[in-house]
Amino acid sequence: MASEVVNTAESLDFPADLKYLPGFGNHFSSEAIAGALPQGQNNPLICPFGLYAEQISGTSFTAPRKLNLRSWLYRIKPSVTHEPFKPRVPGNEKLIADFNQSNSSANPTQLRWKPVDIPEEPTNFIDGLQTICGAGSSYLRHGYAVHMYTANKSMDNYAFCNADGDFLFVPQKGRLWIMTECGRLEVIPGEVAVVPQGFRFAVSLPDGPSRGYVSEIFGTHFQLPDLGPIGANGLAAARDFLVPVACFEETPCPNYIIVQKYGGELFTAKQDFSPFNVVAWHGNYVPYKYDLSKFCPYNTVLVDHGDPSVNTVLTAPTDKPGVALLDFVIFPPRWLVAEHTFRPPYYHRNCMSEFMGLIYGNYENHMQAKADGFIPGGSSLHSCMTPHGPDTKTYEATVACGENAGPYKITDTLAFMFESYLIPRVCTWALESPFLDNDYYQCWIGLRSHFRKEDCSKASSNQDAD
Ligand SMILES: O=C(O)Cc1cc(O)ccc1O
Ligand SMILES: [Fe+2]
Repeated sequence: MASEVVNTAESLDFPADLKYLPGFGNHFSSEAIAGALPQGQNNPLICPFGLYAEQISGTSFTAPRKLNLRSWLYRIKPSVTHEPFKPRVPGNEKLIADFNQSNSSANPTQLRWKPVDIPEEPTNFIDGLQTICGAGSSYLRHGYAVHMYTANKSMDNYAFCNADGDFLFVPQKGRLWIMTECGRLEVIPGEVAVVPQGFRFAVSLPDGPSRGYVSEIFGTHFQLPDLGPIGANGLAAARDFLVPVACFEETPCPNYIIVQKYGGELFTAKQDFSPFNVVAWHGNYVPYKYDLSKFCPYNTVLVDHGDPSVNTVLTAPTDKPGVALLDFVIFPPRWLVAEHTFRPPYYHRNCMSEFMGLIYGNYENHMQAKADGFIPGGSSLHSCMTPHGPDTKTYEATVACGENAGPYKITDTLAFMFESYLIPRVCTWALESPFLDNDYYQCWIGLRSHFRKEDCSKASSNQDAD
C-alpha cells in the first residue's frame, strides 16, 4: 500500500519519479492519504474523511472467482454527479464499435498503410482516434477493433470513458501521460498500457505530436498467456506489470466534460469537478502498463522457424480453449541461431487474421535484407487465409547467404501483431485512405521459380537404377 505517498495532484503534472504497484491480476490497494481506505468492509455508512464509496465492475457480479474483476473507489464526489449525457457534436465518425456493411467491408487482399500524418490543426486523443478494422459488436460483447491515433493536443478538462471495451495503447511516437481514476501512467514508445472498460481517463501529450496504435476488445479482458511446456517462467512476467497509485485533484472545475464512447458513438456530460478525485482504491480491476523491453523471448535453438504465438505478451480469450479474440504478440530484438533453416517468417496462410504495426526499426531485418515499405507508424493487415510472407528482397538475401548465416542478432526493432480469430472488416476510410499502399502486392511479384526440373529427372533415374 502506498500510504506514505500523499499524491494531491493539484494539476495533472506527472513527476519524473512516478510510483507504481507491481503485479498482474493482484488485489491491489492504494491510498493517497493514509487512512482513506475503509478497513474490514467496502461500504461503510460513513467512509474515512467523508469520501463516497463506489464500485466499478469489469465482469458480471456472478463471474467465476478466478475471472471476477472489480475495484472499490473512495472519492470526493461520486461519478454519478453530472448533467445528462447528450450526443457529442461533432462526434467522431471514424470510430466504429459495430462492424457492418454500412461502415466497413470484407477485403481478403494483403493491405498495408504508410504512417498516417499527424494533423497540424489542434487534435486531442478523442478526435484523433480512427478505427482501421475490426469484427463483431460492442453491443453483443463479442469482437474487437483496431484503431490508430494521431494527436497534438492534451485533453484539458476532458475525460474519456470507453463503455464499449478495454483499450490497449501501443504508442509509436511521443509519450502518453494517461491520468486515470486509479492514478497516473506514463507510457513511452516501447511500453504499452491497458485502460479497462469504464475507467475514465485523460491523455496528455508531453512531447507534442504523437501517434500510436490501439486495440479494443469487447466482452473480455486481457490475461497472461499460459506457458505450457515453457514452464513457470518466461515471456512477460507478472511482476513487470505496473499499476498506478492513488492520486487526486480537488480544485473546482466548473466545466469538466466526460466524453463517453457507448456503442461506438460519443456522448458528453458536464460536471463541476474533476473525475480524478479518487483518494484511495482497492481491487483487481485496474489500468496498468508494461515495458516491452522486459519481455523474455523464447525461440528456436536448433532448426526451423517457431510460430509467433511464442511471443504472446497478453491474450484476450474467446470461449474456445486456446483460441484468442485478440493476442498481442511482439517481435523484439533477439538472437537467431537456427541451422539450415529459412530464418525469416515462413510463407503462410493463417486461419487467424493478423494486423501488424511497427514501433521502431525494420521488421524482421534478417541479414540486413532491408524490406521496404513497412515503416515505423505504418501497419499491415493479412486477413484470414490471405497468403503472405517475406518479400522478394528478403527471400533472395536469405537464400544467397546460404548455410553461412551464423548466430545473428536482430536489433533496434520492435514490431507487434494483433492476431484475432474473428475475421476483420476494413473501415471505409481506411480503404480510401491516401496512406494505403496500393503497390504492396509488388513486393512478392518478383519471387521467381527456383524449381530445378533437371534435378527431379536425375533423382528419379537414380531411383530407377536402385
Ligand atoms: O506474418 C507475419 O509477419 C507474422 C508472423 C511472423 C512469424 O515469425 C511467423 C508467422 C507470422 O504470421
Ligand atoms: Fe503472418
